[in-house]
Amino acid sequence: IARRLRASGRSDGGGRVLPPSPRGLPIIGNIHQLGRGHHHRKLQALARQHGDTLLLRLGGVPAVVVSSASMAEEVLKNQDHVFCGRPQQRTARGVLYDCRDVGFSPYGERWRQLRRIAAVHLLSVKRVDSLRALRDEEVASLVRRIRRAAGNRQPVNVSELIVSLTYAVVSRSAFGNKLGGMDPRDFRAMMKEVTDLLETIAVSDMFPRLRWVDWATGLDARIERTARKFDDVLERTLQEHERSDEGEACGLLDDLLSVIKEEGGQGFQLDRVDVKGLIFDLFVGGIDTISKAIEWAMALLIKNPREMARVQQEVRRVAGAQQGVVQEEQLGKMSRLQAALKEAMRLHPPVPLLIPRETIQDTKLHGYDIAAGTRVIINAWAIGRDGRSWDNAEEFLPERFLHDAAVDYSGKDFRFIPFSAGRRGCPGIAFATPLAELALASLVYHFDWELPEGQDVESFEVVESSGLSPALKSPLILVAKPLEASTLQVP
Ligand code: HEM
Repeated sequence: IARRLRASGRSDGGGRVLPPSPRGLPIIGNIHQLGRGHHHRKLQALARQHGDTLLLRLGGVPAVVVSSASMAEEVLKNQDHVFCGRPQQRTARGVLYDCRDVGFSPYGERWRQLRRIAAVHLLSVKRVDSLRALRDEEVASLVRRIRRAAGNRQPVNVSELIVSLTYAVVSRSAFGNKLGGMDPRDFRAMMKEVTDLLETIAVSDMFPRLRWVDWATGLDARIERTARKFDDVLERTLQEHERSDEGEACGLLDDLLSVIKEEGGQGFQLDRVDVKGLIFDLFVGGIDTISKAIEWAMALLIKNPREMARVQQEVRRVAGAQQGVVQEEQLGKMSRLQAALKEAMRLHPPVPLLIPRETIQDTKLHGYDIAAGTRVIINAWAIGRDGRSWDNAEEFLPERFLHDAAVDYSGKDFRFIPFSAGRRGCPGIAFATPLAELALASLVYHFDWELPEGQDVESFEVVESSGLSPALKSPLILVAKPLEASTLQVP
């Protein structure tokens, strides 16, 4: 084994065996091999050349890239206790209160307590169930908006409507209807600014000694501006909720405010900054991810009319014509719909490289030495398309999840990890999946869908935008043909 490792990997001169690396350039290392976007594709190509565990040098920072289900299992399960740190990236520190939220917090007792509070007060099944009426209302409003636009057979921007839906559900879940006096459109624009910023890799993340470059390029000023704006709004909203009577409590924020009062005796005092960080995670974690999952699923169904017909038939049969709406408790009987959503997330995980981790101590991975403080990138996108795990891996075949219904979102099967796994795996699954399934089911229940005039299925391209978490390259513009519930053909 040692001979094989020495042949494939490299020694660092100190007797340690390092994973194979593509040849880098002086100073910048492998940065130029990643380019500006589609890192998941470029890392997949590098893994095919150099192996499922490879070492990159991003400026002065070592990064291990993992690209197979078995290596993901090693990192996210067998050695989860070692691979559970988060790199403290410049933009996250700047806008997320020095990483005092759950998602970007370093591993440790504070993170554990915050995560417990998020699990109990924000994201538990009981909590998510209590938001059911809100989801129903917002999905009904989506359907009404499409009906209105479709009245004169005008194309509708489905992508835009889906983002509006997830935004409305997340913000009403968090704040009820009290948003610090801010116009919801301005709030959404501000959130977009924040998420764009979080996708920006600062020069100092790769060259820690070059902090001044972030200042010189204006990044520091941009971070400060955005952080101040966001904090002003959250602070105003917080004060508005604090002034409300208890009887008026109506959102997750009110729940967290009551935790501030209650938890003091249990050794962890939640404060205002923690509450803002938790609310922040709900917005950053919830809006873009759920929207992308619905949008990709819808686009892939349009591209595959036979699959669309099967899903539509199932949804219309299960929901029936009587109620005229899809009900959440019927989703469990819509296995084709659920399979289509999973298949969309296999091909297009909303966070293709998950959120970077960092090793908190020295370890060995597949026989290679990995030092503490190494950044860890898990290519969930490449793992979901790995021909060693999936037949016809590049094709949209929801049926595969019907045959293998045990493969779910929980991260037990490492071939399919859109929500990641392990102690830092996504705690928002129970929040995300009922909304994504209900929205998709309602879109295909109430409407037949066509491409706008001049486009056909062959020329319709399901292509990724650039960026670290790509959406569809062009928004999904479709013509909706409303079906009245009374005329639904229920076979
Ligand atoms: C389709 C929807 C979603 C997808 C695909 C998704 C995916 C992910 C992924 C890949 C991670 C990184 C996990 C890791 O490092 O191992 C993550 C973390 C996280 N997600 Fe989600 N997520 C979704 C929805 C949500 C929602 C709705 C929320 C909150 C309401 C949320 C809150 C979080 C938080 C707080 C973390 C950080 C966990 C930690 O570091 O302990 N996510 N998510």
